[in-house]
Amino acid sequence: MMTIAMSGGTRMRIMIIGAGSLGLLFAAKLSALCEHLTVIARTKEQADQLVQEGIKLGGTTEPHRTTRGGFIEFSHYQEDKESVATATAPVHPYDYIFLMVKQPAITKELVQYIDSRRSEITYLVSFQNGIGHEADLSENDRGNKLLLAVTTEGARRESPTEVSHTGHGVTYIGASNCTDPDHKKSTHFLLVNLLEEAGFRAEMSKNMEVRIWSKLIINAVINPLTAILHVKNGELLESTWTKELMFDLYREACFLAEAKDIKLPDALWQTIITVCEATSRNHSSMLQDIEQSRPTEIDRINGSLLQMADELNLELPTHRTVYRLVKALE
Ligand SMILES: NC(=O)C1=CN([C@@H]2O[C@H](COP(=O)(O)OP(=O)(O)OC[C@H]3O[C@@H](n4cnc5c(N)ncnc54)[C@H](OP(=O)(O)O)[C@@H]3O)[C@@H](O)[C@H]2O)C=CC1
Ligand SMILES: CC(C)(CO)C(=O)C(=O)O
Repeated sequence: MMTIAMSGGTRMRIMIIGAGSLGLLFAAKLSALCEHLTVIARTKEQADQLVQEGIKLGGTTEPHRTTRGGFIEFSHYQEDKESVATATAPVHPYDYIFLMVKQPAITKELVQYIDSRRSEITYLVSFQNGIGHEADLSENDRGNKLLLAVTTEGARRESPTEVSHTGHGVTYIGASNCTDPDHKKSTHFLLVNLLEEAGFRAEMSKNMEVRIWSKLIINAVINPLTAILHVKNGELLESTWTKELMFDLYREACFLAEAKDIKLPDALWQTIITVCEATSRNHSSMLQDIEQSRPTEIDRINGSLLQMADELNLELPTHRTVYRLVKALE
């Protein structure tokens, strides 16, 4: 039987793991609309600061600071194997857990932690760019409760408590496994409504493979070039040299997709240009990582494409070059 993933009335209980760019943006926008919203930062210091100051949201969105119009709680991740092992499922279960950390942060310990915070009604929604993480997350996924989200929103964390909304996009959500019967019955329309009420464009998608591949290619084209050249997304369009590099990356990725029988949308190249325009002031997440000396997601973006190409004995020379350059920068 289909269970409507709601714990009370039309208000939802949501946990956001990761108080970075995307986590703070979604938390700031959802805080007044949820019955309960828990934000998990990596450190106690950041969680304490968020308790004191709330989240300050700026950028292309009407500026505001979170209030307790809804109920927002800040906590932090504890990599304490004992407490994870003994943790009991929350008395008031979460309807959704949004996983908003970078790919390299999805460790075995974090997966265990997530598991200890879920109940049988809780859906895990994974927002990562790239591919590969869904395999780690679905290992413990009892009952097809893993959803994948693909978003073209742009966000940048300015300080532990401040975030800028740097570009409006669309968020597609769909089951990682299309045998999920709930998904077919559109269980998640309330989630989509909630996101829309919060000011995001959101849609359920029955074809996440194409969405994921499309976003993978968008990121494989935009992210390494912005990181290598230290430019904002929009600046890539200002030079024919960068546009040619973008097109080479795009063409090679399409060649691989075709070899794998993935039917990409005809307008994907135009979409890449549109994303650059819509997020023109954005520092891509890979550029932000390089600027802050953090590991990037290159392994799960261009690295994944190269791995698949190797398996098929295909060459993706431009991807190989940008992969090496980003690794060198890391
Ligand atoms: N930013 C953007 O515009 C977009 C991002 N994405 C994707 O969304 C995902 C998140 O990106 P983004 O928000 O930019 O990344 P950020 O690096 O800004 O944020 C990730 C956050 O996760 C935190 N974190 C790491 N490990 C843990 C943990 N164990 N428990 C709790 N929190 C943890 C980090 O903490 P700390 O800072 O303390 O290390 C950081 O605050 C990525 O996969 C990215 O590709 C997709 C579309 C757009
Ligand atoms: C869409 C884009 C390129 C927005 O910056 C992004 O997903 C990212 O930065 O990782």
